[in-house]
Amino acid sequence: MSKLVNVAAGVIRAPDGRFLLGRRAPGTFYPGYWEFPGGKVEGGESPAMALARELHEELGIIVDECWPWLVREHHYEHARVRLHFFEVPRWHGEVNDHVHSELAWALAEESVCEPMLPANGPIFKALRLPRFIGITHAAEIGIEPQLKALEAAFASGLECVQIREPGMNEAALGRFAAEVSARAREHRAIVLINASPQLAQRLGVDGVQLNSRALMQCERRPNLEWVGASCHDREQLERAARLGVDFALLGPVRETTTHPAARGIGWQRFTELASGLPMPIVALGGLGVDDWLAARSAGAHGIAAIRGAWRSAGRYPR
Ligand SMILES: Nc1nc2c([nH]c(=O)n2[C@H]2C[C@H](O)[C@@H](COP(=O)(O)OP(=O)(O)OP(=O)(O)O)O2)c(=O)[nH]1
Repeated sequence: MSKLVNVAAGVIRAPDGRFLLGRRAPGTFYPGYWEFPGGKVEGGESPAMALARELHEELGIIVDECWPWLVREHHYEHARVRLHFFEVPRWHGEVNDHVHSELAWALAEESVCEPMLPANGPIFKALRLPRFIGITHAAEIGIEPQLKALEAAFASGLECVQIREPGMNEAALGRFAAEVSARAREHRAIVLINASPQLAQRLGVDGVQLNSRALMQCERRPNLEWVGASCHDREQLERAARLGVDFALLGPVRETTTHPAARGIGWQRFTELASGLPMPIVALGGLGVDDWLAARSAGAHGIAAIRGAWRSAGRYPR
């Protein structure tokens, strides 16, 4: 069994949303490959401490704020590496690199920095996942008001919608999904449907949000661009991770009127359940845009909401 090496790596953001990549220098392991700046966790350090030290030693910058994000394992020839990815939205100092042969500020939609280290492939997709997912409730507020709310939300920067209309028959759902997709296309927003992959395929939307029952029945990742899974406990989250879904929703963080029987798990429990997983975890349940900072500090990639999504005009986090 090869030894396990813990590594901390940072997604260091510039104000325009680009993040920093470094090209591994000649004479190192995998020379010429691109990586997120960081390095090995040393004895007595937490991964966050190691990240701050490495970014100071390698790049000369000081981390002002960093959030835990994903943890991915990869087997290289020389070792099994556990990569603790952090997002670094605030830092200061001049970037003055000491270790890479080249640096680049990249966008998740571009793949200009090739080749990437093999463990890093899914990271770009995770970085493309929007920070806020609006969930429809047209059955409750009416189809026209929902479409109007959706138009306003897209115009204000909402980038992902989940159609969740358990009471609608398939014909009505087909018509509603077509209306939602037409509006989403104008804004290049992602459309997911709850909860059947076959339905997502038939309706031609971008992906599916598996509910926990569909998740437990799924033998392999459905063949759709985006696959999310709704989870309530660690067992479901681990199954979602094994299935290779792109993200999971975890909640309810707070009690909600839509699910009055479910008690809120709170942010502390959210962090315990969500930590150490290889895909982004999105917090759900009684939340709105005002919870963004609390969600990020708890290790959430973003927030999903039903009611909270449609009263957020102009302030969706990115
Ligand atoms: N920094 C970083 N390392 C990564 C990424 N992806 C990935 O697979 N790795 C792997 C490559 C290496 O096996 C390990 C990092 O080791 P390293 O040798 O660069 O660490 P270090 O800076 O502490 O170097 P050293 O002075 O101890 O030699 O993690 C990534 O995005 N960033």
